[in-house]
Amino acid sequence: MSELTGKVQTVLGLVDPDQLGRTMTHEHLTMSFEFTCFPPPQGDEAAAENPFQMQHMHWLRQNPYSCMENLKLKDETSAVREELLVYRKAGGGTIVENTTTGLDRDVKTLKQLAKDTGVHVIAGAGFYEGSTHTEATKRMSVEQLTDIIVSEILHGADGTDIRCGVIGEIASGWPITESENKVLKATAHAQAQLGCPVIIHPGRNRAAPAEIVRILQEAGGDISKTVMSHLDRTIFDEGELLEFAKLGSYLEYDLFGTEMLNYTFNTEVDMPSDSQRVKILAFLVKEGYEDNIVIAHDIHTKHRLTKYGGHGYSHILKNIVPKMLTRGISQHQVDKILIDNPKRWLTFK
Ligand SMILES: CC(=O)NCCS(=O)(=O)O
Repeated sequence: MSELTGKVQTVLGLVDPDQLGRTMTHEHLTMSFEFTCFPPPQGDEAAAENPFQMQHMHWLRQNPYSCMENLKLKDETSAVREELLVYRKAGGGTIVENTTTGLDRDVKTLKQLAKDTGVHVIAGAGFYEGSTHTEATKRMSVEQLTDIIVSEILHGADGTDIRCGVIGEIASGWPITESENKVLKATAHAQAQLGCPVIIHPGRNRAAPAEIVRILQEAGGDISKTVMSHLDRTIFDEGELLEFAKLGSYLEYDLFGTEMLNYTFNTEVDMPSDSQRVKILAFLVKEGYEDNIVIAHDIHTKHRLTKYGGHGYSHILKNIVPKMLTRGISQHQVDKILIDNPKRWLTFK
């Protein structure tokens, strides 16, 4: 038993789990994704230079990672503040902010946003994908990495006293690098010490989620308190999805609002539409996994903010929930997905 047991840790302190309400389990409110910038398709250089004019918005939705300006969500704090007020009005209570070391985490801004808007914000501890690990991080032992993660939860992140309430998103590519493997083991060790929630960003390969579960489990992690993110771009075959679901993690569909033909990170992938995502949720519910599903938008670029004609943080509450209700998912099951499952996951053991 610790002071964390039975509580959820937000950037403003510990709260009773019943206070969370509807929760998006995978969002970003401030971050930088500049290191992922891809060159624009040949001949499209001009569109990438004038991204936020109306005539370029369709191009931007199709090529979000080919415009440097679009990758600086950290410059949009005022717009994000407005969006959070709308989210609250739409019935939203909590946002899990998944920005970890490597994505320019800014816990002071998270705290201010939580104060200004009344939305509970939960910050993420740990490290993003290996390509963002510094040389110093790569040299660290599993024990040193564990100490950092534990300290971000018990004492505060990035030299502040603002504490994280979840480990993740812990990201790896494919294949998993040595440094990413150490971070995953450290995640499991920290989780075993603290009884805390973990959230994982798997590499863009259908074998990645199960391989990560194996690494975490062998290192003593608690899979029943772990969310596997981004399943919408990772596992497509229903049989494979059910095999993965049996491993017992939370199953996260978190790219709601993202519709694009060419997914730059893996051009083999056909990114599903929102209707297809709802269909997969209904399938998982029918198969008995209503206690394991969590959902979100994973907003991480500017063009998805309503300021720029995007869907914003309230899209699920305003548009996806009504669609779920017409596709065989009951209000009780929606409440499990948006309230009960996140609450159970986020509560410290
Ligand atoms: C912030 C982040 O990791 N975004 C990438 C999401 S995706 O599912 O790998 O496209």
